[in-house]
Formats: sequence, C-alpha cells, structure tokens
Amino acid sequence: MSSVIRVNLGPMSYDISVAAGNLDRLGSLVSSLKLGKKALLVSNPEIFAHYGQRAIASMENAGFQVSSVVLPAGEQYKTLSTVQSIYNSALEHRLERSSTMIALGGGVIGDMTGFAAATWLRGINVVQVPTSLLAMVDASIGGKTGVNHPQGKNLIGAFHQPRLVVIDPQVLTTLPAREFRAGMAEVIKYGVIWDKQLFERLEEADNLHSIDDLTGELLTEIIVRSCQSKADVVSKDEKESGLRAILNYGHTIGHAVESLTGYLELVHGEAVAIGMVAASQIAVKMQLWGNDGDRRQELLIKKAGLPIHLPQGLKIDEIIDILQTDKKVKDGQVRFILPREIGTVTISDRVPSQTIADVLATINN
Ligand SMILES: NC(=O)c1ccc[n+]([C@@H]2O[C@H](COP(=O)([O-])OP(=O)(O)OC[C@H]3O[C@@H](n4cnc5c(N)ncnc54)[C@H](O)[C@@H]3O)[C@@H](O)[C@H]2O)c1
Ligand SMILES: O=C(O)C(=O)C[C@@H](O)[C@H](O)[C@H](O)COP(=O)(O)O
Ligand SMILES: [Zn+2]
Repeated sequence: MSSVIRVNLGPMSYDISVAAGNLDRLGSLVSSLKLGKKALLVSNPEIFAHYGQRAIASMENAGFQVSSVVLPAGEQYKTLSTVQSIYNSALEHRLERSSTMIALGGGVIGDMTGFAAATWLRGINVVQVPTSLLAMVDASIGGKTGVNHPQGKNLIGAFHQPRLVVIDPQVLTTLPAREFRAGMAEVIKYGVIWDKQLFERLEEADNLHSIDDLTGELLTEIIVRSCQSKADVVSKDEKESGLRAILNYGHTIGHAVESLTGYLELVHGEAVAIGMVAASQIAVKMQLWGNDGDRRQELLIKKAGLPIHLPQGLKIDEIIDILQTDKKVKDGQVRFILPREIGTVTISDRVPSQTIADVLATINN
C-alpha cells in the first residue's frame, strides 16, 4: 500500500510519501523536485550503518552528487555545536543555494538537519527521510527545526518546511522496541487531539508494545492517519499562531521533565506520555472532561508500554519553575492543551498553579 499526503502551504506545499521500499526510490522522488544536483546526507552512526549506503546509491543513480556527515546519536547532542559539524560539511562540499540536505534518521537528526538547512546560506532545501516511528508520524512534518539550549528544550530554532518527506515503514524493523513505543506516544496524541477513529483503532489492538504486535497494514494505517492529522493542523496554522499549539498536547510537562533529567533518563515520547497523563488529570480536575476519557487514555498509554509516572528524584517546584520557559507561555501565563473528549482539545492559560502541583504530586512515584 502506498499513500501520498499533501501538506498545503501555498507555494511551499509538499508531499509526504509513505510506501514500503521508498528508501530505494529516494533519488527518483527527490529528482522530481528539480533541485540542484548537490546533496548532503546527514545521519548518525547506527542509522548510517543500516541505511546510509542505500540512500546514497539511490540518490547517485538519480544523478545527484552526494556527500555525507555522520553525527553522534542522542538527544544530548541536539545542540548548536553539533549543528556546526553540518555547517562544516556544507562548506567543505561547497553546497549551493539550490542544494539539498537529506535528514536520514530520527527526530534528533531531522530537527538538526532542518535547522542547518534553514540557516545555511540563509536557507537551502531539506528532504526528510525519517527512520523512527516518532519522526515518521511527527518530527519530519511541519517545519519545526532546532536544537536544545542548556536551560530548555528546543529553545533555539526556526520554521523551515521540508521540500518532501519520504517514509519507508520497512526501516522500522531495526528500530529498538523502546523507540517504537516512544513513537506510539505521539500517535496516541493524535487520537486524543484530532482523530477519534485513530484512537478507537488503537483501542482495538491487543498490544502496542512493538512492531511485532501490529500487522503491516495496521502499522501503515497508523502512520498514514498520524501524518494526515499533522498535515491537517500544519496546513491550517503553519507557525503556531493558534490551532497548531494542540500538537503540543503532553509537551508542557513533557518538555520540563526531559530538560530536568538532562535528556538521559527518558526519551521524548516517554516524557510526552507522562505529560499527557498530567494534562488529562488537570482536565479532570477542571471538569473539562470526565474520568472515562482519562481512563481510556491511560489504558492506551499502558498498552503501549509507556510510563505514567514522573521519574524518581524530580522536585515538583523545579518542574513548575521550568514551565515558565515553555514556548507557549503568553504574558507570563503557562498554557496547557487539555482534552475535552476523545478527538477534541482546548487551549487554556487558566490552570491554577495548585492544580498543576496537585496533579504532579499524584503522578509522582
Ligand atoms: N520537529 C518536530 O515537529 C518534532 C516533533 C516531535 C519530536 N521532535 C523531536 O524529535 C526528537 C525525538 O525523535 P526520535 O524519537 O526519533 O529520537 P532519536 O532521533 O533520538 O531516535 C531514537 C533512536 O533510534 C535510533 N533509530 C532511529 N531510527 C532507527 C532505525 N530505523 N533503526 C535503528 N535505529 C534507529 C536512533 O539512532 C536513536 O538512537 C526529539 O528531539 C524531539 O524534540 C520534533
Ligand atoms: O509540530 C508541532 O507543532 C509540535 O508541537 C510537535 C511536537 O510533537 C514536537 O515535540 C515539537 O518539537 C514541540 O515543539 P515546541 O515548539 O514545543 O518545541
Ligand atoms: Zn513531540
């Protein structure tokens, strides 16, 4: 099964192509964009070892001159100094304004490559080739690019849309199970914020722990529905002036927890799962939604083997403090995305600090 989802942004519109075997079609897919002939492939050691040569061969067969740069793996390396290595490589290989950076990897590689492309020569092309479930359903789409600051997650960045997103679900066979589960957190997010039918499809599955729990058809359906949800939202509000903030469901607390644990204890999707549990309980306390929605979400999060409690050793005051660095803060008010019913959320800047503290205490280990 193959699908093409369109992100509609006027002249900056682009396709998300989802099909088994797409990695070997990368060159011909990029060729159809009529970009310059030089390309820089950015990856990390493990992903490059699995898929780098296939991606390069496909690009070269389509007539591109391809160079590559391999960055260290891990969220702790999503920094300006790692991006510097991409700039160095772009300089060494004389990338031009018509050239293309190819991000082959998870969200960390995607965010950094996107940011390098947004800033090199004041902006060159980027094609996203996501290899983790999380990057396929979320990070590769929508043009949020950037790196972490020591004081907070994704504080440095730019909006820079890809020219194309190329998804090959077959590469998920080598993705570690923990990373698969992390991707499921963002999938569940779409079910809660936008796509009730997706939520119900997930509820029907016996297990969501690993790729082996799903048929190939269900996996593709989950990827395509998630990409469609993100494309719908981004097409309506590219730069998060309103609606797009709903994609941040679970991220207010999630980012705080990631940042406070130095990006070493939890992966992004796990932190988002904890953040969704917190946001849901806040919504229950504020009588925005009932216990049933909260229970159904928690069941799904558990079914995906994701955490529902804060990691040990975090101080609630510190979490509340760091919420002030969240990008959604407006006039000093922390904004939360809160569920109302499965498939519908609301944005609120009226969550009392005591409610946040009470909920954090409840989910503290
Ligand atoms: N820009 C956005 O809109 C957006 C959206 C969501 C998340 N993000 C960002 O994405 C990052 C998280 O992305 P992630 O979960 O992909 O983490 P990641 O990029 O760290 O990848 C997770 C791990 O899986 C490995 N991996 C990836 N694909 C593989 C494959 N096919 N086979 C074997 N190993 C593979 C990677 O090497 C890495 O060790 C965070 O920095 C988060 O902030 C950005
Ligand atoms: O695309 C968006 O918009 C999102 O919020 C998607 C999130 O899953 C993602 O983690 C994003 O990077 C968070 O954005 P930020 O602006 O809070 O850093
Ligand atoms: Zn996220």
